[in-house]
Amino acid sequence: MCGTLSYLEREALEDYYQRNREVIINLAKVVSKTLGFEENYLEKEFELETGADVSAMNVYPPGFKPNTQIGLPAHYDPGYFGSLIQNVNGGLQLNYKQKWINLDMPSNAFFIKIGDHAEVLTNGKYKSPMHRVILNNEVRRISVATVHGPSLDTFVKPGPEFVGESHPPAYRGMIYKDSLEANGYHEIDGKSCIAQLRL
Ligand SMILES: O=C(O)CCC(=O)C(=O)O
Ligand SMILES: [Fe+2]
Repeated sequence: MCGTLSYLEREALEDYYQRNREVIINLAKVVSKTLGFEENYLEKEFELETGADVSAMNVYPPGFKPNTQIGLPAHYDPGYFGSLIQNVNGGLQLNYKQKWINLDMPSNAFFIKIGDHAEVLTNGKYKSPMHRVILNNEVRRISVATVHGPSLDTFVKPGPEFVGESHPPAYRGMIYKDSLEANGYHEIDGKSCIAQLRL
């Protein structure tokens, strides 16, 4: 959507992105520890000091036939984490064991999921979920979705700690920027980053 933002809207968004990033970096520390590493593991692996975050504001019209109309086709997101806020509950679906599951999230909540490049680094231990949006609301839905990415120059490959005789590398390594480029900087074309990186 193209449009101009008022001063207050710009301030609110700036504030949101600043706090969003704090939460994401703190989560990266917690996840590093959960994986059994020191807390800066993900920050170092993904060179997050110069991490490349990209945000999209999505506006979906009301749905006329609930659960049937697609607002955003099935895709995976690049990056290590993805975060999302929305003004109205309903619409985002995650694919789990070949079934679409509705994300039930109040409009004041903040949703974070795993991205393709965390799947690559952990050699598939963590999975980037396929997701889509259906038009499921009587009112217009607005979401702010942010892809939190490594530095554009970071070479992301399965970490040696996740590779072994019983776990051969399941993904090939690629510079983050190249993996975005290989995908035409577009995640929604059925040929997501992750499909191209799988061996
Ligand atoms: O609007 C949503 O709930 C999700 C948007 C999304 O998946 C994306 O922008 O990549
Ligand atoms: Fe997405």
